[in-house]
Amino acid sequence: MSPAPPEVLVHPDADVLAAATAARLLTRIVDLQSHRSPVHVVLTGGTVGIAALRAVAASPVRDAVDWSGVHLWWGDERFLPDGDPDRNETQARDALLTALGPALPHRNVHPVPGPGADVPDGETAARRYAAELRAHATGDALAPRFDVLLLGMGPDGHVASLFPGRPALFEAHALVVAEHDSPKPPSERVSLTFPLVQSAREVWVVAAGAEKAPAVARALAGDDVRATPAAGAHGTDRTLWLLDVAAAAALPGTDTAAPGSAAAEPAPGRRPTTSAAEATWAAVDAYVGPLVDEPAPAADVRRAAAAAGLPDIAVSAAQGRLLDVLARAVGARRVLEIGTLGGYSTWWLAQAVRGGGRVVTLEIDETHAHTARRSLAEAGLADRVDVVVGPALDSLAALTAAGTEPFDLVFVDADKQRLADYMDGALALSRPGTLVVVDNVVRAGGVIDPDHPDDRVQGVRTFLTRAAQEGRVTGTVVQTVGEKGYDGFALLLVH
Ligand SMILES: O=C1O[C@H](COP(=O)(O)O)[C@@H](O)[C@H](O)[C@H]1O
Repeated sequence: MSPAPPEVLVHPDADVLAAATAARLLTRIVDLQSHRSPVHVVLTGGTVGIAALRAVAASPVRDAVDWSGVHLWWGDERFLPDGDPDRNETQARDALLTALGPALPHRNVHPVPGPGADVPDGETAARRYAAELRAHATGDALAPRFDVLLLGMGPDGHVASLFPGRPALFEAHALVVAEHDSPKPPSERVSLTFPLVQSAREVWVVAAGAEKAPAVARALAGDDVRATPAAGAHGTDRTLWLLDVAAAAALPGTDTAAPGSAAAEPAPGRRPTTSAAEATWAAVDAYVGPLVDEPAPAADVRRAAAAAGLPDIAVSAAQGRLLDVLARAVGARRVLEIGTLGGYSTWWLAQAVRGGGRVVTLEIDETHAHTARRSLAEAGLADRVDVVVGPALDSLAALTAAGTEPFDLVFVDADKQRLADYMDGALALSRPGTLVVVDNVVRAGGVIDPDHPDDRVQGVRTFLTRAAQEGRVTGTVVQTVGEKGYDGFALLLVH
């Protein structure tokens, strides 16, 4: 069965994430029960997993579920005696199962056996659990087809009790295994294996907190499962990553680069975030593709940036075409770009400048600058572009001090924290009629939140406030959606 590509949904905080996961789970079960029964759900331990069960218990929608038609399983268990407070089962009972009472028949609950006289070790528990799974499978199957399999994820990227570097990761036959050396206590555990996890219709990975952010990013970047087991978490029909903002913070499109670098630019909501709406936006981008018609040299620049390992955070082809149209509309001969990255937007601007025109592009990262120079040279545009390496504010000051001729168009696509200062720098190098275009100023709507924890959002807010007060410009913000997510451009015309 082929894996379903990951979809990422980000919620404001861990509480909302737990509530939303509960709502989603209840809705899924109710939907499924409208056309078949039983429904098989695999529960997870862990912070968000248990909080979500508490939220299920608190939801009035729980009474819309026919719990007699729901079977509950566990993705992993700490191999501890029945009733031990550290067992995932005990925590699930406290959070939800007890509250459901007789509505959920005892026979529908399938805990992993704990140690006892007849279960001396994890291997025995694993064998017993495998037998229980088989007993509820249909036909020749070895286990039920799980409708929803929930997984928490540890900061090390473990899911269920599949830990980095451990042999259980490579189990190709057994559906359930024992783990004797878990790096997270207790060391004795029992876990479903990847072949079974990956046979589930829907796999939902739930994670909250900044300590999970690096592992989330690695998993979604397709890291080796030996290093980040969560990279192997996927279902056949759907793979959902349900995150809070902190856990999503290191996803592509988030800010890790130094000031003045285009690599600092993210757009929250960019791939691999694909809600249904975003999938439509991307499809529309593809549909209008023939109109945009990304020229072959532009595609070469884009590919060269990817091959050099640069982050996929340049403008889209449709946005590149917008820069092209704007540059031609204002008859730009001289263009200033703040944030070169691999030279993709630079290509669109450079091919648009009128005869004898120039693009001066500022980039803090020498490696990015090198890639951009090489690509632009291969595109035959080297003679029109100056790639200036250094912190953008220093470069802007140097250009101003040198009495540089004003620019006709300025495109700002660098670290958002300094946008207001970049605007000031751009205005010092402008003339009446100069158009200043600033990318990524909506940030998936985050810009409306005065208390947003992301300093890039705060940088955009400071910039927009200052732009509104700046007497030298008239401007607006154009909200955009598309393959790059939900964001927007500020357009400022210098008086
Ligand atoms: O030990 C476990 O940890 C993970 C993640 O837990 P969290 O508290 O960091 O969210 C959990 O998914 C797993 O079921 C559990 O046994």
